[in-house]
Amino acid sequence: MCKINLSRDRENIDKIWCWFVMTCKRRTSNLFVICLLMAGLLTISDCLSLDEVSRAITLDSIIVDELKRYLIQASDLQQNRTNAKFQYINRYIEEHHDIFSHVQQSSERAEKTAADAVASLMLVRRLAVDWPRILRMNLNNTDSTHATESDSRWIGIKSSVIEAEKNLSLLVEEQDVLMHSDSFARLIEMYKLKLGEQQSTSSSLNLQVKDAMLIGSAALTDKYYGTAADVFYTAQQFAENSTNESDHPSTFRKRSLLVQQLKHLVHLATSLHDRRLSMEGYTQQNGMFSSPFSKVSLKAQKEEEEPIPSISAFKKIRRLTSMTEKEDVILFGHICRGKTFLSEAEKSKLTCRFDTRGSSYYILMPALVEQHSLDPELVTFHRVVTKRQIQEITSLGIPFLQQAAFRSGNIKEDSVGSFKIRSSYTAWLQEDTHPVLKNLNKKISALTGLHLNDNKGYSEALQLNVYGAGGYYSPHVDAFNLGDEAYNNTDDVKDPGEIAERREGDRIATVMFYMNDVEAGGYTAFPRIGVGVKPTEGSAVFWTNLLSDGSTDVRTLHGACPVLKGIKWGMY
Ligand SMILES: O=C(O)CCC(=O)C(=O)O
Ligand SMILES: [Fe+2]
Repeated sequence: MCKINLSRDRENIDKIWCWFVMTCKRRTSNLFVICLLMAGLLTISDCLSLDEVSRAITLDSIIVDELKRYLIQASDLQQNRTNAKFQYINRYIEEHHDIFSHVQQSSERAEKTAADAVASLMLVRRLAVDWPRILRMNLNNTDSTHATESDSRWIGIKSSVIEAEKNLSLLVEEQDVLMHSDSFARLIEMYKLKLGEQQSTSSSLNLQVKDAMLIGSAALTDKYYGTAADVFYTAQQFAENSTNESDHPSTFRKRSLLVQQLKHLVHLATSLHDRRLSMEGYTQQNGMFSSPFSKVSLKAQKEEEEPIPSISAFKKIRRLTSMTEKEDVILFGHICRGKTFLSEAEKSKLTCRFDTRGSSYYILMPALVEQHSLDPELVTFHRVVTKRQIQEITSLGIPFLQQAAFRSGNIKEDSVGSFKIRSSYTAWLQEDTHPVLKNLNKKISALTGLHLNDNKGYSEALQLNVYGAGGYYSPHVDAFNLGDEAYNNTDDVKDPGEIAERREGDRIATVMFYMNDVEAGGYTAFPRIGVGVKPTEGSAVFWTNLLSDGSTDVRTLHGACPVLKGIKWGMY
């Protein structure tokens, strides 16, 4: 066997737990954020692409430079240095350095930020919440003697930033914050991240209480009530610890108010949790703890080991012709967290060996083929794309990356609907646009025995797919169901192009290349087969979506586990 060491990855996840630890800091009261979280029912749309992250960092750096310039110019307003507004500006500047100072190369900043869920959330929160708040401040109201002169300086700073925003054609909005908070809540939920239990390492970024408020409210919106209670409670503890009576009275008042608000939120989340538990019973799904908080404390419940279905229970589930969505989701979660559901007998039949795949192409250099499942067949071809090919393909695709769409029959979701199902960026690459793509298709044909040609419609064009931290794809099948009314009933459609488009994405088989190693998370998980495939640079995973009678093989249900740390580059 080519050993895929799941336990090693488990360790990786543990390390990331430490990394995620929240040491929420002082200076956190933010009424605006609270309003925002109360509006948490707002629908969520787009997330930032790599290119947008890069422009957002540029904008943030410009804002920081302008603010520094302002503080120097306004140094005559010395007494204002202790003013809460000036402190807020100083904190904005400091936080920029906290986030970016460990990345030396500015060219690497966008990737490093997109690969880090904390940094991405902070970046969008800064641009969509903190900066507009600074803009609304009347910085001179404590110093009327300098008001006019300093006003004009401040207006100059504002207009430089607005100009920069225009040049960068970038608008980071509250919706982006909600989207990133939502991804973060899913990460906590999926990987059972234990917030606030360990001290953060010196290299980690510390989430602030205001970030925790955003994440907690996203968890509430997604009905991850246990997670929401946990996040709010952790934030409450940090806020309490950073409130003391020696503070300036107004600061003390604000912090005490914040603690009260967090207590209300904890109460709200725990009540919703207990109510749902009494109505639906314990399902292991969606941020639920097994006992009501009114009886067993959050701390005690977090210390309990999560029950994992036994392999025999899993096999029983699998034998049923259709697993319920709930079972799929529960198993998907377990597999994302590194569990497999194969018995020793099943494992012993799986091989990892060099194979020509019956093709002359591979006679001299057979492919290394690892089996994950025999029926349905699920295999990984190792080392099938070289570093150079990967570089060529990614640089071809990057300029065309767009938010991924989601299609099912005649339902084509817009970006708002798609986001909850799939959050990644894709670019289509036609094989005749570059020899590297043609070669890759030849390789796929040799490995799979399938005929590929996107010009003749034998196959789809290749699709480059990029997930940042938090990016995922919920469980789905890659073939449409032949009995699906929405798919078959095309009477209402006049345009033959629309019929073809409706059927786009209906795949006989799937070959998916992993273009890099992902730091943590990002497995492709198959809840009905009981295994997850770990992305490894240069390998490709392959399975067939149809049974011999042409119907969809629902056992191939699969999804992309959220990326916990890093960026996942894939292609299919
Ligand atoms: O990225 C992955 O691991 C899965 C992607 C996938 O299933 C798809 O795009 O259809
Ligand atoms: Fe898929």
